[in-house]
Amino acid sequence: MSRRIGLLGGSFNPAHRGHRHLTLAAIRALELDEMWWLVSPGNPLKPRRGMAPLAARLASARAMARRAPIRATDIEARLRTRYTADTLSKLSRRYPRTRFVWIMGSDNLAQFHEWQRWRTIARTMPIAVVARPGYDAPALAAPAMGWLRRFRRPARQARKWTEWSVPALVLLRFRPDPTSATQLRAADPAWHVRFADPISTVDTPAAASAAS
Ligand SMILES: Nc1ncnc2c1ncn2[C@@H]1O[C@H](COP(=O)(O)OP(=O)(O)OP(=O)(O)O)[C@@H](O)[C@H]1O
Ligand SMILES: O=C(O)c1ccc[n+]([C@@H]2O[C@H](COP(=O)([O-])O)[C@@H](O)[C@H]2O)c1
Repeated sequence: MSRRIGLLGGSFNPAHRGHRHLTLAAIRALELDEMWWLVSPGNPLKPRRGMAPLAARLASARAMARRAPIRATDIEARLRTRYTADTLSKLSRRYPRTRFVWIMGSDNLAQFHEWQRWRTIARTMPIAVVARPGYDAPALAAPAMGWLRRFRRPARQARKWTEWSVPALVLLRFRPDPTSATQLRAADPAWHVRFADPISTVDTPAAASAAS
């Protein structure tokens, strides 16, 4: 049987318990084998200023993912992709026997029409949007919903996502978690210093050989 993997792309600047909560709930609702956290080399729509180094963000994601079926990875840096459409196309080709579903919070749905080739993303794999406090109304009114709405599937059928033809969109609502990385950075702007050891945090082959 094919593996069922959820993909949660993010800046993880830093990773927080909101990511973990939504992931564990989505794993249950979508009957996933695993969730992969794609720690972005740099969100094309976010300024570089204030973005901690990838190694620190990846290390924070690995720490937050501990003892859960979550794989935090810098695969986008290794694939040399930054736009989600490119990442999903490369992953689908690299893992032809794996079924993927793209996961994002409702704040991202509100901006989705600004993403490069966003309709292509929706044609590549099903999309599950997780409700996020404060963003649900803007997300439902999002420009991308004008097109995506017709492909909406009921949440009670979420576990059947591998049977859906794409595009397919499901809106999931779990126990709301108001945690955000913005709020955590405001409380602790130097958070990344705790994750600054490059030997223990980066495990790309190049970094591993440089460290040995
Ligand atoms: N509390 C949450 N509830 C639902 N979805 C969330 C939550 N926190 C993050 N997400 C989703 O997880 C993914 C990665 O989020 P990201 O790493 O940007 O964290 P963030 O808290 O949104 O960061 P920032 O405040 O810096 O924008 C996005 O799809 C985002 O919508
Ligand atoms: O491909 C795009 O044009 C695009 C534009 C904005 C965001 N994304 C992706 O959206 C995911 C969530 O990003 P973020 O910064 O909100 O955590 C992450 O995987 C980004 O690479 C992708």
